[in-house]
Amino acid sequence: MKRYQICCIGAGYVGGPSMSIIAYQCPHIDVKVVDISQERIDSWNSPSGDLPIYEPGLREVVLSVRNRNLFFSMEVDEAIEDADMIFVAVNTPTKMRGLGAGRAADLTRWELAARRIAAVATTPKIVVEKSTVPIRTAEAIASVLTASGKTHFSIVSNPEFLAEGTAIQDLRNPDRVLIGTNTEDPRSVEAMNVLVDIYSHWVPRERILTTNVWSSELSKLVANSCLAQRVSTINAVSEICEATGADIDEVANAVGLDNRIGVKFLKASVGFGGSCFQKDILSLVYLCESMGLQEAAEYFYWIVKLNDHQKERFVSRIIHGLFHTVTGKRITVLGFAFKKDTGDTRESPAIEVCRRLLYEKAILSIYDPKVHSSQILTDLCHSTGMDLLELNKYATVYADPYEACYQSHALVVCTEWDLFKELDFERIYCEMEKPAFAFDGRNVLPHETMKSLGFVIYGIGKPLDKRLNWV
Ligand SMILES: NC(=O)c1ccc[n+]([C@@H]2O[C@H](COP(=O)([O-])OP(=O)(O)OC[C@H]3O[C@@H](n4cnc5c(N)ncnc54)[C@H](O)[C@@H]3O)[C@@H](O)[C@H]2O)c1
Ligand SMILES: O=c1ccn([C@@H]2O[C@H](COP(=O)(O)OP(=O)(O)O[C@H]3O[C@H](CO)[C@@H](O)[C@H](O)[C@H]3O)[C@@H](O)[C@H]2O)c(=O)[nH]1
Repeated sequence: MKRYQICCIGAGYVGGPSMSIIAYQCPHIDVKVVDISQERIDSWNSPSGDLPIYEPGLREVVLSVRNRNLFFSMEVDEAIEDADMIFVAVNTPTKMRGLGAGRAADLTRWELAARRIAAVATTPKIVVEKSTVPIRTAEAIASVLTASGKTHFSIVSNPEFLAEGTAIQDLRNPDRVLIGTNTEDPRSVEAMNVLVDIYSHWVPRERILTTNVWSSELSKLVANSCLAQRVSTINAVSEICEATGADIDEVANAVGLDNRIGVKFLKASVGFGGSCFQKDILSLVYLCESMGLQEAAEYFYWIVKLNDHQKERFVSRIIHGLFHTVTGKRITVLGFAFKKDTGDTRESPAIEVCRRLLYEKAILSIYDPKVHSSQILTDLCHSTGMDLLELNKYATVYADPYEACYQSHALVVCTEWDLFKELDFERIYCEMEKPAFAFDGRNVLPHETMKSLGFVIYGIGKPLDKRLNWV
């Protein structure tokens, strides 16, 4: 009997891990993940298991199923033709030019993938919308797919809720799986049930939600906006704390212990990053604006504005704290990823912090345990407009945190890596310029111990050390 065939277009942070888990949980299904990037596919197939993304637990899962029922390939057409079900997990970044620039999602890659499916498919397919897309994309895609009239396509929306750093855990034990389709069309409902059956192999049935397709598409944007809104709220409160002497962690705990509010996602920071939050909020803002819902658009837009303000505020604290100038001073940036346990730097607050410090002519020493130095330098070239030769005069990436801290004027924490808590701060203090400053954008350093060693410390939303207050 022919085995059920799944293809996924897009072997990125979503396509790779989510398909690995389907292959792992469903040995009776063959899963082929395809991409147009040779580099990515080679890396997924790397014999040493040096995968293109770092995600705890991912390597073990991939190595256990790769070439058993999980395959990575560049043969997009062949995979489409063989598949019964096609997931589309291509990137949908914010549009950078033209109509809707800076707000709307750029659906170019989605449409190209759909046109490829339409051109190649000769047998009926279930097409699963895995990428995050604006509401009514499924409808637009359906018209691209069905235009040729060659075969039948059933479109199902199945947004992904995994968070980077915990992707494997999230995929194996999701809070919910959301599947939306045109509930008035029996063939779409049939397709939805096929997908429900697949997830039922490891997800309890009550956690698999089925809705109409618009609810599904909109829920994804709203979920990210709600999460980001909590971060912007607590970050706005952190500014109040610094002005009043309240302590942000005490406030977050007292507020979060109310069951209705909850303690999660109330950690004040230098600002949220990642490829999703800002893009998805802006997509929602664009949607609201397009429908003339100005107040709703402004409400959501403020989440992003507050986030920009938080990054700006953090950099200002550093500059003011260091006696109003960082020119020529060596500053150590600890962490470059947008959060711990990932090597992803997309929209990382570290990029903006570094850009601003470089603009002020600081000399940066950067350390991150998982981000490749080439990625850091590429990000900084893009954000500053400097070429590599110029950038190398002002920024160095170190593989060792102690070397990065050597003779530094200030430590600046941008990512909450656990290992930063365990550093030998006595050694670091001895080897730094004095006064030795630490600006903790994640409140992860051992502040009390460091103060006793002589550090002048700034923590987000923490009572302000008078020695930092030069304004
Ligand atoms: N990263 C996350 O944590 C996350 C979580 C949930 C949802 N999402 C959403 O999932 C989607 C994918 O995100 P990602 O982070 O995996 O992106 P990504 O950039 O890591 O991966 C996308 C991949 O698609 C490939 N691709 C683009 N166009 C293609 C085409 N026409 N044919 C074949 N391959 C093509 C790219 O080469 C790339 O490897 C986005 O819509 C995102 O918003 C992301
Ligand atoms: O209390 C908090 C929680 C998060 N963050 C920051 O917020 C950003 C996003 O964090 P997180 O949501 O954990 O990671 P993502 O991988 O961006 O995941 C989000 O975006 C994904 C893509 O859409 C969704 O699938 C996930 O459900 C959603 O959590 C990071 O910079 C975090 O450091 C904080 O500053 N404080």
